[in-house]
Amino acid sequence: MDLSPRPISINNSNLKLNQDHEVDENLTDGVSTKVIRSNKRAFEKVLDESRVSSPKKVPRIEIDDVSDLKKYRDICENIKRKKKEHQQKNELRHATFKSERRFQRLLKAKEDLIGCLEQRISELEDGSKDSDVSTPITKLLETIKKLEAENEELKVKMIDTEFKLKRYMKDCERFESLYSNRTSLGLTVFDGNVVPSVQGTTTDIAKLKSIFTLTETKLKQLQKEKEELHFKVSESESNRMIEEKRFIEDKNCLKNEFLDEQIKYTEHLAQCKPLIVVEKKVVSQVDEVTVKTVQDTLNNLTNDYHCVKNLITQISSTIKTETEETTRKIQKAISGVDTRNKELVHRYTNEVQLRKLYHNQLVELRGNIRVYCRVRPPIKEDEEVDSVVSFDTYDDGIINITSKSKTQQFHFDKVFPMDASQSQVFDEVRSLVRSAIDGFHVCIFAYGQTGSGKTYTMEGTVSDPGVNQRALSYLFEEAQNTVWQYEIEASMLEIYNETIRDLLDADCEDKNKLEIKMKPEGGLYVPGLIATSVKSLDEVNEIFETGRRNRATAKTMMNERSSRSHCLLLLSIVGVNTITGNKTFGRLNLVDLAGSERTSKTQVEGTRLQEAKHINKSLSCLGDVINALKNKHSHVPYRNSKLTYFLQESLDGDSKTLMILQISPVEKNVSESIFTLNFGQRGMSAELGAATKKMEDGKEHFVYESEGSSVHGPGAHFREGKIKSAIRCNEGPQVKKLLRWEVKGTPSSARRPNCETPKSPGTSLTPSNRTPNFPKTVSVPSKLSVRYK
Ligand SMILES: Nc1ncnc2c1ncn2[C@@H]1O[C@H](COP(=O)(O)OP(=O)(O)OP(=O)(O)O)[C@@H](O)[C@H]1O
Repeated sequence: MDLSPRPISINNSNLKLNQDHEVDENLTDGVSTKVIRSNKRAFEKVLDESRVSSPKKVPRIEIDDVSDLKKYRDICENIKRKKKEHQQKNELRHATFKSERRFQRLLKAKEDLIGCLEQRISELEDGSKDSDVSTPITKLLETIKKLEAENEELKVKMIDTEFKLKRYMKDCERFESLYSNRTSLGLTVFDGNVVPSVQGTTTDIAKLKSIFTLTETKLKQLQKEKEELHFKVSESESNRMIEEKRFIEDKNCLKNEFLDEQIKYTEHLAQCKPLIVVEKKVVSQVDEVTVKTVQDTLNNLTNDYHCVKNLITQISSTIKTETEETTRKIQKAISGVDTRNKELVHRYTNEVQLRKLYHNQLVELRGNIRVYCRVRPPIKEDEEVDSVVSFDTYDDGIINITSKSKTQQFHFDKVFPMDASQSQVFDEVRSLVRSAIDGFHVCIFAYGQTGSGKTYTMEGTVSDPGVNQRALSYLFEEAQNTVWQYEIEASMLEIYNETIRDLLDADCEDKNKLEIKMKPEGGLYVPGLIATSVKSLDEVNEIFETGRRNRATAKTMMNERSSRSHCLLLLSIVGVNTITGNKTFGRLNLVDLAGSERTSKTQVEGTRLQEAKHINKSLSCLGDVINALKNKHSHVPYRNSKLTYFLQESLDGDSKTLMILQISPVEKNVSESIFTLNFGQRGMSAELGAATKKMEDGKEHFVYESEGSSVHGPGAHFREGKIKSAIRCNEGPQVKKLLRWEVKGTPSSARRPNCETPKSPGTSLTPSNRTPNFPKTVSVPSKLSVRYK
């Protein structure tokens, strides 16, 4: 059984080493008592175990505190040292042995070499003494010398080694004796300390050694880092020193420069000072003079300023007075001119009115066609807004139209500017409607280019009706008269592509069968045309609605809803005087002609082109009729178209005829507008003869010629059978109205030699003139209507 104590484990973490890789004694105080106690316990356990096996050999060792541990550690150190020394002794022994062997080898080599040399020398001495061999011999001798020197060195070394060897041998012997003592006890007492056996401590030593090695390595690293840091610190320190040195140098340099500059400045100042004193003196002297001069100038200027200011005040007051005076004079002059102007305008207006009255009288006497002109405002189809027409401020019968920088002036009975309202237009038409009530034949037709506003003027819109509806409203208003009772019948037809269509007839198939016929006793009529008796405005509106629905219209380039036919609203007004029994037979024909159009401009084709051709042809026939009337031709070509044939009665002199010219205000339609205006101008100069009033009293048949529509009134302007002539004054002393009468039965048309028909006496399409074979009224199921048969 092995009685040697077992190794004692010591917690490595509690062992502290100083920089010299030795156990720091001071630090052992840091070892915890717990570790000491555990170490002690382990040590005691080993000793107890040894005692159990051989109780007499094992001495008792007490480790009670840190000092015991220190002792133990010292013992370990000693053992470690001795072991190292033992190892060194062995190494030395080994090295000595190796040196000895080498020495032996060298000795042998030397002896061999010497033998070889001696052999060679003898050979040389025996053989030829050739000079060639002297060099190798010399070399050999040198080598020998070297070898001898080496030999000497080796001898010295050998002696040294032998000496060392002897010393080591002695040490070895001593160690061996010590070692043998230790092994016999199981512990070694070394230098008075008890040391556990070498075998037990070897492991500890190895561990300690590895710790030392690690620590050493770490320390080396730390040392290295420290050195590096030292180096860096020293480097930066040296840099800093260099910089500081440089800075101090710069600072000194600048300081020197500054001092130099200061010296220079002081010197310069010293030089300038007397000069400045002199300058100051001069300036103070000059200043005094200048200030005085400036002061004087300023005073002068102030005086001048005051003078000028006074002058200006005087001048401005003078100017003000003068201006006031002049303004007063100008105002006086202007007011004088204004008064004169007003007077002139007044006179001129009176003259214009007078001229108009005379013109009206003349128109009445001559039976001229009255011509109004209305300019519609620009519409979206015009694609432009600039107007080429202008008006006269004081004369409402003048219109100017400019084409290609040339302005033409036209005179008409009345010109309506673009902003004229429907009611303003009707105000000028009212007198003619009145004439129709009084028993005259009246025809109003609108003429003009397509899209120029004919339908707008005649029909108008629902919210703003035109001449047609306003005329009928007016008729109904007048029909309220207590003395006269009126019966009104209405027919509506259109001339479409030279065919007559009844617009009040719902049966479309019959439309083409209508024809204009001449009565044997004279006068025209349309057999089969529905005549509806109207008693209220609602019935009239119904008629208009039916007519509008049945009328042919279409969209063209010029008009969103272009009339493709001539539309005629025929009204017969029979008035009966409830006191005298006298009867009047008036007629009112309201015609909305289709518009003339340039097919190249409207770009119509197919049906629209056919319509346009018929429209243009019939309008051209109307132009021919107007020309013939104007030029008093013996033949007037009424029968060339249905339109002129139908309008014959209105144009042959027994009617009051009003032509409303419609024009567009824009440049692109200027040629058509001028054409329309020229047409109207020709129409104005056509003399038709005075219109006659159609009335009967049962005994005598009087026909009166009107003297200006404005003076009409029921029963106010005829004297039954007795009046030959009379002059009445109306609208001022200058205006004298002429009354004329004709004997019973004298046909108005008989006065006109240039009429185509009628040949026999009689009047036109009026109920009063109906002969026994003339159509009678028949009841129409839906309405109170008549159909001429
Ligand atoms: N005085 C006016 N004020 C406002 N709009 C107007 C006036 N006159 C005409 N117009 C407008 O101009 C357009 C063309 O007018 P309208 O249909 O009456 O022309 P027209 O001469 O009857 O044309 P067409 O011969 O092709 O039937 C319509 O849209 C109508 O409302």
